Parts: sequence; C-alpha cells; structure tokens
Amino acid sequence: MINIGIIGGSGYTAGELIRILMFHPNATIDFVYSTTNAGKQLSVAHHDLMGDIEMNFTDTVNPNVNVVFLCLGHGKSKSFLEQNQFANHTKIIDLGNDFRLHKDEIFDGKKFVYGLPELNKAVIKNAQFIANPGCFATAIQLALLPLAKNEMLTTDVHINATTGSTGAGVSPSETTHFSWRSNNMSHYKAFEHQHLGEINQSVNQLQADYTNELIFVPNRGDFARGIFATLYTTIEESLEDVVAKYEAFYKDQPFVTVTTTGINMKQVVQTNKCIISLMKKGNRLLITSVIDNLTKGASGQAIQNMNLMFGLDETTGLHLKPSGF
Ligand SMILES: NC(=O)C1=CN([C@@H]2O[C@H](COP(=O)(O)OP(=O)(O)OC[C@H]3O[C@@H](n4cnc5c(N)ncnc54)[C@H](OP(=O)(O)O)[C@@H]3O)[C@@H](O)[C@H]2O)C=CC1
Ligand SMILES: CC(=O)N[C@@H](CCC(=O)OP(=O)(O)O)C(=O)O
Repeated sequence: MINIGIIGGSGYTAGELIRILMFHPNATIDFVYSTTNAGKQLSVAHHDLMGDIEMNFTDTVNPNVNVVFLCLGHGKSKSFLEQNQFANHTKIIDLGNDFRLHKDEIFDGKKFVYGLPELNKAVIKNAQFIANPGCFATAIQLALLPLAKNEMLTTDVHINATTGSTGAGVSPSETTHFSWRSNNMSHYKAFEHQHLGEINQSVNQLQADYTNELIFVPNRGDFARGIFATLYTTIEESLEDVVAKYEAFYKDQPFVTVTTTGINMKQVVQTNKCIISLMKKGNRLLITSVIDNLTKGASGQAIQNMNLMFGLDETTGLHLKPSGF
C-alpha cells in the first residue's frame, strides 16, 4: 500500500484528495496535517466525509510516508519544505505553483518535474518530485498541445476561460461570497494570469519557434466547480485534419476525449476527465476545453501522477462519476 501524507488539510484540494484516496485500492492515508484543525475530525472541515472516514487532523508530520501532497497557497510549499524534512524515499507532489517553471524547478537539491501526464508521462514515471499544474493551465494546455506538437501554431491564440468559486480556495473573499458570486460574472487578471508562464513553457516545449501571444481573459463564474475554456486561432488545415491530429495526440491518454459536438462542464465535473471540442469557420479554429478545477485541475491529476510514479495504471482510483445535471 502507498502510505500518504496530506499538508494543508482543511483546504479544497486536500478535501478532494481525501475523497478520492479513501477509495483508492492501493493507497492509505497516514496523516492529514492542519495548522487550524489539529485534533478535530476531518468532517469538521469536510462535512461530506461524515460517516465515511474516522480520522482526525494532526499537527504532526510523519516524515517517512511514501508520498506527501502539498496543498498550500502560493509560495507556502517552499517555506513548508524548508521547515520539514522528509525521508529520502518520500515522493513529493506539490499542488501549488512554487516549482512549476523551469527557473524554479530545482529546490534544495530536489528537481521538480511538471506534472501534466499528457505532456510528460515518461518523465513523471521516474520522478520523485512533481509540480502539479494549475487549473486554468491544465484546461488550456490540453486544448493547445496537439497544435504545438504539430507546429501548427502561427498566430496569436485568444483564450477565454471561466472558473467556479472553488478555484480560489476555501478562505472566503468578497468575490467568493455567495451574495456577490450568485447570479454574477466578472473577469479578473486579464492578460496577466499567473498560469500564462507555465502554459507558454509547455507550448514552447513542443513548438520552440512559437513566439506569438497567448491572450487570456479569466472569468469568475456563478458555480462552485468546473472550468469552461474557449480558444480560437488561425489554422489553414481542414477540420478533419485537425481532428485527426488531436485524436492521434490523445490516443493513449485515458482522461482526454476529442469531439466535434457541443460540450458542457457537467460532462466532466466531479471527474478527472477533459473533453475537447473542435469546430472551424473559414480559417478560424475554435477549441473548447472543459475540466473540473479540483479534479483534473488539481487533486485528480495529482493522484494520476502518483499512480504513474508508483507504477500503477494511471486511472487507478480515478473512475469517478460525473455530476450529470
Ligand atoms: N482550488 C483549485 O481549483 C486549485 C488550486 N490549486 C493550488 O493548490 C493549492 C491549494 O489550493 P486550495 O486547496 O484551493 O487552497 P485552500 O486555500 O483551500 O487551502 C490551503 C490550505 O493550506 C493551509 N494553510 C494555509 N496557510 C498555511 C501556512 N502558512 N502553513 C501551512 N498550511 C497553511 C490551510 O489548511 P489548514 O488550516 O488545515 O492548515 C488551508 O486551508 C494552492 O496553491 C492553489 O493555488 C491548483 C489547482 C486548482
Ligand atoms: C481556476 C482558478 O480560480 N484558479 C485560481 C488559483 C488556483 C490555481 O490553479 O492557481 P495556482 O495553482 O497557480 O495558484 C486563480 O485563478 O487565481
């Protein structure tokens, strides 16, 4: 069994890890670390877990676990690892953004691999340290990578993506408050979202000569979970040719489905799936990409990486049912 530690226990991504791992056939949760709820039942912070798991948060770290998931805010993974040493055998999967860019990938002698399986599966299998991608970054990269792989990106890409409120974490804020978020929508960090760095890094990993711009406007949506992303760019090839290239790129990727039909977020919410829809009008290609920000965009993908790192089928424990409606 893979013995697991979770840091940042009261948060959204930690909660999602617990929900999935408690049913994972090869995993056992050794501890869930919390700075605010130590000694209390997990269900104090994750109410839906009442009756499902008898475990308390702890303020003690077991440094000998097989893998530890870091579910902390920006920049806190680095400081946590400075204060807490794990055994040499312990694998680390960081859900934050501290180690995703190449300039940050080496920390304290540890080399972090960017944990997008559909891009880096072979390297992930042999990695000990993983920088798990951001949620928008996952949805947008999965939409773009087949074009980059085939060096088909020649102009700017216009990106619009809307996220649910859980994307911003458990601590309430003005823009996650029900009274503000309900029946509302807004954009934020237009043209400057922090995920553009990791997205550009991955695009250039496949198409080094791409120098145009990824023009991204993120929106806050009136729902809790999910990301709906639309991207368009100029492509000369026929839709049939583009679809064939996407299907070839994702042939051995169990969580990505390519279609030319219309799609919606509820087809993937609560699952580790990404569905990509392609359509063309003239030389303009529209790519739609939907994921659940907390599963494929965070905790599900982190478990997918864990499966690969421990030699398991990457879908182990991730056969999750969609919400449907
Ligand atoms: N939400 C999402 O959709 C996604 C989030 N991410 C990233 O994953 C990380 C976790 O996200 P999320 O779960 O939403 O965040 P949350 O804010 O929901 O949870 C973070 C948790 O970290 C703990 N924490 C906070 N400050 C400290 C500290 N100084 N030292 C130790 N622990 C601390 C708290 O848990 P406790 O009180 O129990 O200690 C807190 O609940 C973030 O970096 C986020 O950007 C990535 C992809 C998607
Ligand atoms: C979708 C969504 O709301 N995202 C949040 C942060 C969560 C995330 O994925 O960002 P990092 O892991 O890079 O912190 C945002 O856009 O600010």
